[in-house]
Amino acid sequence: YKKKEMMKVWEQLKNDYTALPLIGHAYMFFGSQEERMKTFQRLGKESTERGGLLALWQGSRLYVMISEPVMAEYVLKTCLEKDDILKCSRFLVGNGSVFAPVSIWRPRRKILAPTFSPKNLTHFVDIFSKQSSYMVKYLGKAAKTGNFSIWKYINTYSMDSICETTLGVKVNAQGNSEQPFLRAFEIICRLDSSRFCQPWLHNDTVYKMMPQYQQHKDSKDFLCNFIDQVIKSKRNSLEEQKDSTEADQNAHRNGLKSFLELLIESSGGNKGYTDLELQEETLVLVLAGTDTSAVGVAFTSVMLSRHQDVQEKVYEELKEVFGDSDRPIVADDLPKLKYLEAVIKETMRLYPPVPLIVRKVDKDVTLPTGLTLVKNCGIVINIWAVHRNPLYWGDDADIFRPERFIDTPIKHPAAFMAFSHGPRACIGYQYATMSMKTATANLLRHFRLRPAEPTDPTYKHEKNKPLRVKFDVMMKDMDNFTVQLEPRYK
Ligand code: HEM
Repeated sequence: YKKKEMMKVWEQLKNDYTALPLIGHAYMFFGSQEERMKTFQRLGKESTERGGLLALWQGSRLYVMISEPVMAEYVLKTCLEKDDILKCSRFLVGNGSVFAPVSIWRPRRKILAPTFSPKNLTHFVDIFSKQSSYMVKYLGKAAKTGNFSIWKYINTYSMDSICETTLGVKVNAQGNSEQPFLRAFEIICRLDSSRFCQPWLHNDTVYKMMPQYQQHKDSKDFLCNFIDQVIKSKRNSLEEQKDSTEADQNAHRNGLKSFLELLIESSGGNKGYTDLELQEETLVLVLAGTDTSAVGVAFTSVMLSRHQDVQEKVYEELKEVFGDSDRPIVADDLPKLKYLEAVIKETMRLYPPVPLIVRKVDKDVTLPTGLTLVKNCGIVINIWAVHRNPLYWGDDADIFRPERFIDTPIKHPAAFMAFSHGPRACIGYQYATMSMKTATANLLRHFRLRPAEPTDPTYKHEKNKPLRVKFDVMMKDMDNFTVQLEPRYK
């Protein structure tokens, strides 16, 4: 890296934090997951106070943290390369879109984009609806039992929906917590999350010498073999159906196609993606889509349990759309649930499932402020801080108020960026919104969420008290999304 050039940037942004020899400021991120998140929150706030930029050294590389939407938008449109710090994730997903270098990502994004068409997504709502009704059934057992963590129920709903829409396979994670696909996925998420936060494990050669490597490899092999078998069987059945007309096929399956089938088609059929490319792309969807959406619904549940008035307003909206009927949710219902959507957005504003985005400057870039970030600088977009920037969200930026998404136009298109911004933003944002709305609507039609009873008798409930959160690649609740449930008798 051109340290001399980076030093010039540092001179313009420098702060009082001591940079240690060799590691720079990396020591600030040591410690527990909760401490790490607190550090990101504190630095984000400081960056906002300094006009939106803060610089820190990680070894010999300079990272610039951004918490201001105008600059964040500019950077997310011009710097598309993912940072080297994320390279270790390629160990699992190879060249799958999410972490791939730009030269590989660009053509893959073109192939992936049409699979997320409104028509395809509309078909998926039936799957979200059915899977969330299983979630409601399993949650029935937790109702009236006092404090419990809602995470497992929501996360397995999310996994079942993602697997069915991506691979066309019912893994039934909700019915079986020992389901091998779920277990392998959980092991990988846990190991990757701890690897990500320990820079000395980023090097593949070093990681391969560590005891946890074998467990990671076994789980990765399991997931890849599972997906590989699904791909092979899908290719065979497509071959068998070759002679039937498209109309026949659509009539048989009601037009529903999994992402896997759609990717085979959009990449050019038999002459398109190889099995490895299909495996990488579908694995990316499972990884990028499961925990993110689950965290979104789980934080929404906790916020609704604390804000009974907001929950009642959502319930009123649900009654307007569904009346007293128990009918399944269909795609046409979702656009009518506007207040629910505002609640989910407001939750993700305060508790974005992905609190940070990391990119790399691949050629010198001059920010709207006139500051030039030189090639090889790292960039951290602090979504947490962007979402709480008072210049864009007002003095009540830290307060949960869903109405702000209804009664006031957003001040800048990148002021809300839970799904990122620019050409490399989340391709699954509409999918995620539909899935989260369906799951939350189904949950609230059947249950009233109540806040968890404090285990410490001296603790006082305050609805606006910030939740304790941790950085676990995604942001999660320290109390594991604990709530209480009461059935809503009709
Ligand atoms: C609440 C749910 C979700 C959140 C908060 C979320 C957030 C994000 C963010 C912040 C990024 C961009 C990172 C960057 O700019 O560097 C991203 C990328 C991505 N997301 Fe999501 N996501 C969610 C759900 C989903 C779902 C359900 C899917 C798929 C079904 C998905 C698929 C992807 C993919 C493929 C990318 C990579 C895009 C690219 O590099 O072209 N996401 N997501």
